[in-house]
Amino acid sequence: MAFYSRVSGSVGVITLQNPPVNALSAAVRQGIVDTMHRALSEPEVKSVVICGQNGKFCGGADIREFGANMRGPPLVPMIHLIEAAEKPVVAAIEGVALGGGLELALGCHYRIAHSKARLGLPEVTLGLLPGAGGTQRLPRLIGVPAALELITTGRHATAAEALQLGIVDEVTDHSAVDAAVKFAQSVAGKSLDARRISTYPRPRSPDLAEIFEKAMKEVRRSARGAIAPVTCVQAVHASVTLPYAKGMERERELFSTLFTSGQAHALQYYFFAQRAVSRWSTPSGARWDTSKPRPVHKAAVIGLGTMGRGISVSLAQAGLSVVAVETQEKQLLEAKQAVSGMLERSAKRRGVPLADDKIKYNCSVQAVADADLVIEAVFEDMALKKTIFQQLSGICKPGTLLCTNTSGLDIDELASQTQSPELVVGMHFFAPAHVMKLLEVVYGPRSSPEALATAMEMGKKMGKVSVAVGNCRGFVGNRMLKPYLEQAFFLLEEGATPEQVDQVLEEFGFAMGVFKVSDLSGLDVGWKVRKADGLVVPGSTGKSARIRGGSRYSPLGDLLCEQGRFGQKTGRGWYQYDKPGGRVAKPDPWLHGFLEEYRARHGLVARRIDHQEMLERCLYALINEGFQILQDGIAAGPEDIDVIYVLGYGWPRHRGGPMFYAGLVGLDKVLERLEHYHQVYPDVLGLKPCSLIRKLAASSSPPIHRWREFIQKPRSQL
Ligand SMILES: CCCCCCCC/C=C\C=C\CC(=O)SCCNC(=O)CCNC(=O)[C@H](O)C(C)(C)COP(=O)(O)OP(=O)(O)OC[C@H]1O[C@@H](n2cnc3c(N)ncnc32)[C@H](O)[C@@H]1OP(=O)(O)O
Repeated sequence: MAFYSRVSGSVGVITLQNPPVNALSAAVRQGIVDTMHRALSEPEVKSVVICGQNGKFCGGADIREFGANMRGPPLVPMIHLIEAAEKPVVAAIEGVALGGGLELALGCHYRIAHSKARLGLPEVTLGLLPGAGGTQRLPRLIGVPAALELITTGRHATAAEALQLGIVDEVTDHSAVDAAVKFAQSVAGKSLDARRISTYPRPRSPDLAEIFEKAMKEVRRSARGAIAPVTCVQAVHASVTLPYAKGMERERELFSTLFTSGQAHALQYYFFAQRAVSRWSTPSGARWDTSKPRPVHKAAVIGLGTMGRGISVSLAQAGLSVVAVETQEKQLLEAKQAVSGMLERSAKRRGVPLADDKIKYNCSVQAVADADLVIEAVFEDMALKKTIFQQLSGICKPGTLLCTNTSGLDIDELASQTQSPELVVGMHFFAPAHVMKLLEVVYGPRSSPEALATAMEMGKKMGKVSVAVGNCRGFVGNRMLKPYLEQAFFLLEEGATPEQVDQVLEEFGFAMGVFKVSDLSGLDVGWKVRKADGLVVPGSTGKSARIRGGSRYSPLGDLLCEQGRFGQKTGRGWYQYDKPGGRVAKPDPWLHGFLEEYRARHGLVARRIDHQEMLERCLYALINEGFQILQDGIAAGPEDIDVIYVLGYGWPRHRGGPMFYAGLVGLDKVLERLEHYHQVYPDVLGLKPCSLIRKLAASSSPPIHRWREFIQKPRSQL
């Protein structure tokens, strides 16, 4: 709703009330219309201020209403009512003015912002465009290039930038509402002719055609198949080619197309999923709202390789004192230099103070004795990690949380090395750890709810999106990667090239295809794990070379590693690079010859594999594992898996995540294709549909928010 009051006798103040962000729900829109009419009809009122309750102007349209039948007064006529008013209307922007919230402010005659406010049109991130005049008013106000940039990226501008761009008229360090009331009094009775943005002339400039061409090229390049950024450019284009009213018609037409699109549904689902994962729960009933995190002031990192360095940077930037340990003096010095550089670059980029003095470097593990939380980040070697956990258990003060950055080893095995297994959890960061937003927080069967809550809270402090997952090989992300990678290898065996598979995945929207990613992260990483698991059998021939544990196995990755082809770092992998460390992947004729020779050796006849088969086999195998993970209780819900895949594995956000995508394709269709492929490849376990997808498909494929009802409560984990 909206609350009306009169201040200083002559200023009508309309306060939006819809916690937590004063989104423009039907009741709020109705409230604005009613109170505007009241303010306009009261003769004593000479000017009007619109503000939001609790220091937040408005977070935009109420996204939760998008799925339902839209009721209440529409936004566009509501904003026109404000703009057409004969009394000056001033927006007092505190906190945020986003989306429909900024469009409402653009309909006001003046805008005063608090210095800490953020303004933007983030609709593109929800698969939409600013549909309440934003694409027509903003370019008229600040010009096409700046409007295009804000609208196509959806980024939030600071109040200072908004002032510089001309979006707001004044910025204050004090109460924006008080400043707006004062301002409203000062402009009462003045002509509003020059203040209605919709009456401004169309933006003109000789280089407009070039600007639009460049913008379109750029969004097509970076959108990875998302349609909203492209449509945003088209809508802004209407502001320069059409008069305002016609431009509004075009905006509405384009908005309607996006509004009903699968991409908009996916992005809006993802918006809520990313927030939902903080409300974690475990199969044994531990929950976010009943588990209290411990205070952490001092943290320690053990092992200063690539991951340890990134983790140290993240902790220091979160304001913690950090002890960074590397036992070899030379490596410690190298790490110190590298971390200082990372902190400096990051401080410059983010405009925050340098956090270099937060980190103390040490060669001895004893230095972590008084830390509240220790993160072990050494090589992925169980024996080494076990030794470290034994040491830590003896060194650390009672109550210290012991965390491991393992990407898939057994948390419980590590916990069993300590005197307090309840204090052991996994904190699986993604490289580069100071940049990537995702953190998998892994609870073992003995981790306490308090330990889990503390690690989740730490992730939040570091600016990460933390997702709580259960303990199993590979946790959620890497466990699902296995059947996906496996299919990619099998496709090569059957006739595809790495370029063809990657192209299909990149056209789907992945930032990089599976083979390019593999070259980037290093083929030796998986090789080491497979060797430790006893899967690598050098020199094996005949049928047994491609079978492990009764299931189909491809030794292709092992064979490349045996040739010293570890990917980018060695200049050769699934692709070739200019030099070791090179970044530009080029098809490698050697690899093609190697594949031909491999197929001939194993009696495999290459066939032409179409795009659909490549995509379905890779994605559906991954999705099937996702359902198995839900069934096993390793992830609490599909949202957890989707957030992990979007933030950690380059899954295109506009496709919602693998589980959402499965729902969009249709669970019966995914099931039917899995059954088909499993019939063709009965020796591939990853293609055997798991019972949860069968159950859901048999229950008329309920919507994703109801899937949890179909998951049987697995054994207790905490
Ligand atoms: C064919 C049909 C034609 C119909 C014509 C209609 C014409 C429509 C015209 C215009 C349409 C305009 C579109 C929009 O305005 S879309 C909304 C644009 N706004 C946003 O994208 C802002 C989204 N919110 C945020 O970025 C953040 O929440 C922020 C406001 C910055 C606050 O951040 P923070 O303090 O970190 O808090 P949270 O993000 O955790 O949010 C707190 C809870 O509030 C919920 N929330 C936030 N924004 C909205 C919203 N706009 N609508 C509904 N709910 C919102 C959020 O989900 C959190 O709740 P929960 O944890 O339960 O999920």
